[in-house]
Amino acid sequence: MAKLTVKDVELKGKKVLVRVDFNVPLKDGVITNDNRITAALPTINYILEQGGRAILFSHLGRVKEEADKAGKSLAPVAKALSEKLGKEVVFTGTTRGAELEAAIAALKDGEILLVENTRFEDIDGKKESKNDPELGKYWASLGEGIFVNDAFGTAHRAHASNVGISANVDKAVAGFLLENEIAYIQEAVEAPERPFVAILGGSKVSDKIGVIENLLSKADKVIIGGGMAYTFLKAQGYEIGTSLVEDDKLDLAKELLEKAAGKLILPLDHKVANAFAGYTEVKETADQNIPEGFMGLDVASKTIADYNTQLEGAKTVVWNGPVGVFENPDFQAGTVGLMEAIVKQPGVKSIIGGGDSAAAAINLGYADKFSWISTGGGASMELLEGKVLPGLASLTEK
Ligand SMILES: Nc1ncnc2c1ncn2[C@@H]1O[C@H](COP(=O)(O)OP(=O)(O)O)[C@@H](O)[C@H]1O
Ligand SMILES: O=C(OP(=O)(O)O)[C@H](O)COP(=O)(O)O
Repeated sequence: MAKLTVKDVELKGKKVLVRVDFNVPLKDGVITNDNRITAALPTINYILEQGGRAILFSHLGRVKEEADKAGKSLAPVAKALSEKLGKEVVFTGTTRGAELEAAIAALKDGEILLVENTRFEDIDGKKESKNDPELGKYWASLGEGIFVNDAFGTAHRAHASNVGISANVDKAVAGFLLENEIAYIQEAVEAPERPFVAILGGSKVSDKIGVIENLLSKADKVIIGGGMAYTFLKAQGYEIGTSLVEDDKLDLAKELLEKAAGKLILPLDHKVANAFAGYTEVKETADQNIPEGFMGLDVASKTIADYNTQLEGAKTVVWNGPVGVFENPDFQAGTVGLMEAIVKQPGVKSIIGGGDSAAAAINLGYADKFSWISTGGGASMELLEGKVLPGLASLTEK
């Protein structure tokens, strides 16, 4: 890569600022998949072995108001990281101020500190997510001119904790994870072996619906599943009950369906329930329609059979976003069926990315069956679209 990497800078005795993506899935305060922590270890260990004093930044979830902070502290992540590293991870539970600054000043060579969830700064004016200049400058001032960005999963964002810090240091360099992810995914999608199938599911509908237009021009087929599917089905006139939907994206969905000329593949049936949690009835639908009072939480048997047909002979597959609420065993058959349909294709290059998608692949026993499990979902998709990732663009040229 044409950017400086962590190998290009002198770290010994320096306070080194590091952006990682520790946006891990949590259930009742327990980390349900620690892939994003494990994936950052090579860079962290390298910095510590070189005698650097590592100051780590990460976001966790989305925080708009005070109440959203509940359950989004990085405290459990600090504990998990400490266990993996076999050393103390200093954690003050703050994103700025005297206590944090004193803890940083007390760090010795080879020691590590984790700053609290960077998005706690979003409560008062979205300072992190809008890349407030004061915040990037302040966080940069906590170090000594070196910033290591290893947060591939967040590289499609231009936030204070990546782009903002980069703008205020002497050298902003790539960590090993960022470097490896970009190299692998770029190589796979630059001139992909065909048929090339892109798959988009998950629940970040308004966030990710925009990538579909470019995916249609790159891939031979685009499979839409999970929470992403119902906006398209509603746009086609199907009944979607109480399923996840973005009504203000219906026109865009219609436009995309017209442009797609049959390349967009939607579910043929659904597994539905009468509530997201605490449901009393679960059933499969006979077709695309969802009965009143029910929500689609997975795809069902006709769709899974269709996935096997659609993927036959595929040579490159890039997938972000589970096609059902895989965290609940009642709604994981679609995601498992899709994984099976992909990995059985002879010679297929298969990439699955995203915090939850990677968790699905690993937790459901497919870790060794994909060619590449990426820590980034939106980031992988934007790379595939051919977009410049701000987190990468803001690093120092070699
Ligand atoms: N039909 C659905 N309705 C609601 N949520 C869904 C549905 N299908 C999948 N999901 C949810 O989408 C989430 C993952 O979405 P997203 O964050 O976009 O993926 P990733 O983290 O892999 O990028 C999962 O928590 C999953 O439960
Ligand atoms: O989980 C993430 O993205 P992903 O779900 O697309 O993989 C990243 O941590 C970015 O999080 P964001 O989409 O809240 O900015």
